Amino acid sequence: MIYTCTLNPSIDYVMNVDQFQAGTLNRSSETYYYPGGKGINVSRVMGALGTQTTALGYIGGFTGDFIKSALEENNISHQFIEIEGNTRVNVKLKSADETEINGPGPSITQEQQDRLLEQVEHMTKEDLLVIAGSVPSTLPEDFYVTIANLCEEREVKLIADTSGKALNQIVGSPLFLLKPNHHELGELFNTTIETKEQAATYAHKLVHQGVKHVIVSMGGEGAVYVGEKQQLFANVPKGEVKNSVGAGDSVVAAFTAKVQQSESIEEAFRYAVAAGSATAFQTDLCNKEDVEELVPSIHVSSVKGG
Ligand SMILES: Nc1ncnc2c1ncn2[C@@H]1O[C@H](COP(=O)(O)OP(=O)(O)OP(=O)(O)O)[C@@H](O)[C@H]1O
Ligand SMILES: O=P(O)(O)OC[C@@]1(O)O[C@H](CO)[C@@H](O)[C@@H]1O
Repeated sequence: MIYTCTLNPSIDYVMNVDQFQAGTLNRSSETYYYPGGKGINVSRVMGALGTQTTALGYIGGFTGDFIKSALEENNISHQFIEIEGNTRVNVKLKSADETEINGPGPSITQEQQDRLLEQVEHMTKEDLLVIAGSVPSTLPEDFYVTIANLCEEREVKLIADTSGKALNQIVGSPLFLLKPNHHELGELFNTTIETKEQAATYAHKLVHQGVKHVIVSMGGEGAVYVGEKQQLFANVPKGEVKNSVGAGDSVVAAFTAKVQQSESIEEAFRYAVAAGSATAFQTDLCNKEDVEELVPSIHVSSVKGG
């Protein structure tokens, strides 16, 4: 089974505002509500691509009920742990720029922490776990490391998509896939990454530290894949970016789905980049037809570095 774990899910409240101005009343022309949080996005995209997952994490209140029913409507199974507070609402403001305001999320008790770790303890080497998103402040800062240690003991394949301290801490654990964007990769090594060769060089260091597959997304500039045997670069297709929220999660979901279906790394990488762009080009996450339409416009070549 493929599990995704979202410690701090959200309803993503997308507001389109023409010419947003801070400090005054703005009126939104269009609004949308989506079930969000990085792991949940991975589950939704995998579902759209025909791969079943079970979503794990903490959920609560009327906002949590919205997320559960949205997943159920799409036949995505979940084993969330119910908590007292309301799952957060994250505001995604679309104007000339994209502005995001993410809430802190509700508190999680010690007993709820233990229950999630027990779920991981029941996983086996046939399972794959995607841990994605921020760690809420009421959980220990190194909660992902605790999960990673349990996965290592049980030989569960682990994928991480996080940033900041949580990303720093998880590096060093054996990971199946890590997908930093080039800013996050730069922060990890205290440097700035501007070119695909630099991205490949630093991704290579992660492979040396025990990550099997590294994808560095560089927004509209393309993406780099580095593994034990290959270093690849993919362009991204041209198009109007409508909502890039979840684009990175779509890359993780599509690559994982394709590798699980024993596609070649090159094809899985091409498909992953197509999924990222298909999401960026629409208000919600991508669907299968949109992804497949973009695949032929993505060219994969080898890249130096490392
Ligand atoms: N301007 C763009 N044109 C085409 N595709 C894009 C563009 N920006 C992003 N994408 C697609 O989205 C993927 C992920 O983008 P990005 O590098 O911004 O990751 P990210 O920062 O993790 O994303 P996010 O946090 O917004 O989900 C890219 O690999 C690409 O496929
Ligand atoms: O606050 P976090 O956990 O870092 O990120 C949460 C979030 O911004 O990430 C997803 C997009 O990747 C959104 O669905 C969600 O609102």
